[in-house]
Amino acid sequence: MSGTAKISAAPTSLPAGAIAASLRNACVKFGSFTAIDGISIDIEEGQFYTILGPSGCGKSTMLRLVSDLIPAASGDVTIFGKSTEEARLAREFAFVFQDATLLPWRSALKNVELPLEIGRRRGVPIPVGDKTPRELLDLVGLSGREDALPHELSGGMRQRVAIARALVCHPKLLLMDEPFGALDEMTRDHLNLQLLRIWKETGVTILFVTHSIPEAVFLGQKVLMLQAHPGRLREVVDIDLPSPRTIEQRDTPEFTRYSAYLRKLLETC
Ligand SMILES: Nc1ncnc2c1ncn2[C@@H]1O[C@H](COP(=O)(O)OP(=O)(O)OP(=O)(O)O)[C@@H](O)[C@H]1O
Repeated sequence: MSGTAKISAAPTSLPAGAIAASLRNACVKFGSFTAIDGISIDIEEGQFYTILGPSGCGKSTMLRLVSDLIPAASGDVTIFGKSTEEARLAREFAFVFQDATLLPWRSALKNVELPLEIGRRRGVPIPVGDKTPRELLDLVGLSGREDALPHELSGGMRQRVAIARALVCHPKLLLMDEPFGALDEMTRDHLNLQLLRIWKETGVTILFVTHSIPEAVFLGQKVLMLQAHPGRLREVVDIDLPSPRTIEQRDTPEFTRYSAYLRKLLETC
């Protein structure tokens, strides 16, 4: 498990176009404070990455950098070979936050349709995909609840609407910042399984921030461990567990070994 670090690894053996996001010595500063200090990594297309690290190490900042919400002070970030701004305008990626941020007066379906409406109003071309908003609600297990208002849905259901909304413009990269952090354990387990199914069905690349080591191991093909003060990429840990993942796998010795390894690593970050 150790020695799998791929920090700054050049994608020599990967076919062209197989890199979803590339960070090259990326730094983020807030005034004189350095939040991220020289992160270099290639995010491979179609993979599920989870991001772990101590509080304040820059996990959210990294996602905000990739999603063009904040600029790099130095270094380079590209998404599918485009600048983050070009990728945002081309709707190459979508963001899911810890809070579902649904419009309370719009039904589940109308919330999912919102990015399409905004795009149409602004004359922005929407990437064409094979799933309609209704089919996306079905994909996240909410068919029959299209007309429900957000307050009529549970927290987990609201997050599923947010995921469907994020997928409506058919992004190739999904950025998720602790999307299930506020949910109870059972709901989180259920949504973890659903998210893995959605990931497989859509082929979307996922970057997923979590505080939970079991969640990071369960979801991730690779875990990015960040360290704090300043925020740096400490190690990339490949998670080589059988697919499809099942809740029962959490009781296996391999799963426990990965969790223990990450816990030890986290203690030194
Ligand atoms: N807008 C901002 N202005 C100033 N400092 C900021 C800003 N946003 C983040 N920071 C600082 O940057 C550092 C990284 O913050 P970030 O939110 O990325 O950490 P995190 O790893 O996601 O934390 P947590 O696990 O607690 O959510 C922190 O020290 C934080 O205080």
